[in-house]
Amino acid sequence: MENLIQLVNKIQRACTALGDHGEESAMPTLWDALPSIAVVGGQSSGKSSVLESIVGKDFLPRGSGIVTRRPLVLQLHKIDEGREYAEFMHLPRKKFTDFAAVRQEIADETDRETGRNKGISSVPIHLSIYSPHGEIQILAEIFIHSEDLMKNCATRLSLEEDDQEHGAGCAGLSRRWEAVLAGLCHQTNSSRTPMTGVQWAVSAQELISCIEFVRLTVVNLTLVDLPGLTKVAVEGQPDSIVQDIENMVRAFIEKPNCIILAISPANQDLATSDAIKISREVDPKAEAESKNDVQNKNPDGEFNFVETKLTDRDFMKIFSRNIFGERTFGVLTKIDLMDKGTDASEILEGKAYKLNFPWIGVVNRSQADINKQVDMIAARKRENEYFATTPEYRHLASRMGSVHLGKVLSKHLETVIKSRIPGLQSLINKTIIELETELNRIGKPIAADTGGKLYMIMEICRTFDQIFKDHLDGIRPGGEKIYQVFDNQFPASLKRLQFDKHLSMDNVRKLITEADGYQPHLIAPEQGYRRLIESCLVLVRGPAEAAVDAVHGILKDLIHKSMSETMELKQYPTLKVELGSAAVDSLERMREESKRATLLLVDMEYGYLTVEFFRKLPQDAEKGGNPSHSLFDRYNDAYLRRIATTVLSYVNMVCGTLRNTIPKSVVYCQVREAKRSLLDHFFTELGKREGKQLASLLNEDPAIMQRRTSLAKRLELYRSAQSEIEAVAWER
Ligand SMILES: Nc1nc2c(ncn2[C@@H]2O[C@H](COP(=O)(O)OP(=O)(O)OP(=O)(O)O)[C@@H](O)[C@H]2O)c(=O)[nH]1
Repeated sequence: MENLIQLVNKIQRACTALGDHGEESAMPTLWDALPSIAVVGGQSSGKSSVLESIVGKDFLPRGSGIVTRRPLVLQLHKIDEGREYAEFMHLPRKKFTDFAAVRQEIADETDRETGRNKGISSVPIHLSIYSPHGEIQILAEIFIHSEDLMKNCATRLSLEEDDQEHGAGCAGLSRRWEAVLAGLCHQTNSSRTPMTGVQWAVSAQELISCIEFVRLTVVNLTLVDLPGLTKVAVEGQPDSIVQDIENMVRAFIEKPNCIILAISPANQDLATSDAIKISREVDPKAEAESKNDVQNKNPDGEFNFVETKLTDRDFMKIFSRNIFGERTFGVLTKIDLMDKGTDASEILEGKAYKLNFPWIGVVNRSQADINKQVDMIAARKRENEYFATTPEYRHLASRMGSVHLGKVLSKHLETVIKSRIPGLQSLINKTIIELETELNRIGKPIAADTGGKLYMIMEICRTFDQIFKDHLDGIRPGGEKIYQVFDNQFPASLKRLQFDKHLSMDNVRKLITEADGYQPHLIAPEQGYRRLIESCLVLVRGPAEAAVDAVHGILKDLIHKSMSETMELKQYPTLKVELGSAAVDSLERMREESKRATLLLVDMEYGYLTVEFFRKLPQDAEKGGNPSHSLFDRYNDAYLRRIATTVLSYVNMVCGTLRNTIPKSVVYCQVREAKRSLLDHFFTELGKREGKQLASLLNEDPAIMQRRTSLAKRLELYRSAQSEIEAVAWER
């Protein structure tokens, strides 16, 4: 179990270091899932004193009025070697070995955030105390402070020597104490000769309780000291401060994993205890056996007090009748300051103001003690004596005091942690998956050296290039649009050319006449035919160019698509822009080349005609034509229509060929080339760049860089928590 508590503390510490406190994170945090102990109560009720007693250290600012004005999250950590020191999260790397300086820094840091006018802030101060061999050091102090205790041993021993049973018990305790002492002398190189046997027996009981205390002080709890609840603002404070403090305290203690230490001073009426009232509101349920008493009951049986803010009167009515608090521990301070003739025995015995867990009374150091610098060990001793010797509390002594409080808290913490393990494990597993997914989404970190950077850029480019090819090859959608250009768009635009209209009688006549020049043709209008064919085929240039442009447009779209699908590019906006424009430049070059080649195909068609076609044409004579027609007759409509029909049929034949060859040219010059060498030019340019220029390509958004680092750290924390919790849970 010790392992488990240590583990929880370790994780909490790591959470602190990572700033994983929950408030700003979108994800559920480990911090929220881990138990911590918050100290709540009215102003000057003794919260900080109780916390110091549990911790066994004297380091908190103290005094009258509002002293704690920011939450203090305190984590204790045992280290293997070195000197005891404290560290604040806001001052990393600064080690405080003087605890008076720690106290001063808490006060200063509070002022820094809130100003000196007694304002408050909900921004916590995180303090870690690192303590090597804490047990040994404190044992050494106990050893010195116990001199007078030892002196009483003989007297007390002689009284109890006759008691056989007690004697045996004392002998057992004595052996334990001796073992501890032997270890202590060894560890502290003390020359003191350990006392032996029965000499220690009687004092051992009390010393063992000190050891328990020591043991508790090294149980590394996470403790939160909160500003004291108040009813009125003092001079210089805004009126809202009363509500602000309450809201802040509530935000901490309403978390189901928070164990509440509700501090009430015994020298004030418990009916007005702020601590009990607020704890009651956030932790209304009682343990199973008393739940029925609590649920849906109210003083008059009319409302559900779980959801309603109570008046003081109602609250006390309920409080006096019902037990509450699954996670609230009532602590009564200042018992030593109660008016003469009054005592807290009724409450401490559980007869009045009963809580689910019994009240624990403590006697902390008074202001005068603090001023006199009475140390914690002496204070502890005096507290023990107080309960052991005050007639009203003597019978309760074993259940009172800071040592007992620490013990109860530790035990409760154990139970809470045990019950939380399955929930913790599933939270950790779920968060690991979320973190991994998020990290994958934002991509790898940038390499430090030039080679690494170049490699990284090339890798990203290759990924992009592959995605682009996938689109063309049908692995991803989009490439099929190119075929639609060849199959629909291009043929349709050829059709729209309407050669028949171009070959109207007038136009044919005009072109033939022009081609004949001053000397009309004798047998066949050879030049006229050529002119007519050329005038038709020139029109094909338009659709051919349009096909080239259409495919260019599709390829450009695919580049944009591929860029947005290349996750790695999201990380590097500069690279994305440069890569995109390099790819588009390449496409542009390919378009020019494709246009040249495609138009060449068209031009070649009218540059040299297919002779075969004309040779195969039936001659007029063979067809029964009349070769004796006059020259004038040769320009009549029938003659021209025949020429137009022949030209149309030739042009259609050529268009049929171009319908096949133009797509070949476009694919060859643009699609195939884009697949083959889209980024060749960019790569060549890249090779010439210096380290700085490459780095500028990878100038990642700083917010992403920071997010990756923090996600990676959190992932590391969760992974180590996962394996450690598994190991500890397995041991249970
Ligand atoms: N005699 C005596 N004095 C106590 C006891 N507990 C606390 N005090 C004194 O009461 C004063 C206030 O104690 P703190 O521990 O600072 O109280 P707090 O609730 O933390 O105060 P704020 O943070 O300002 O709300 C100090 O002077 C303590 O010495 C006690 O049990 N007995």
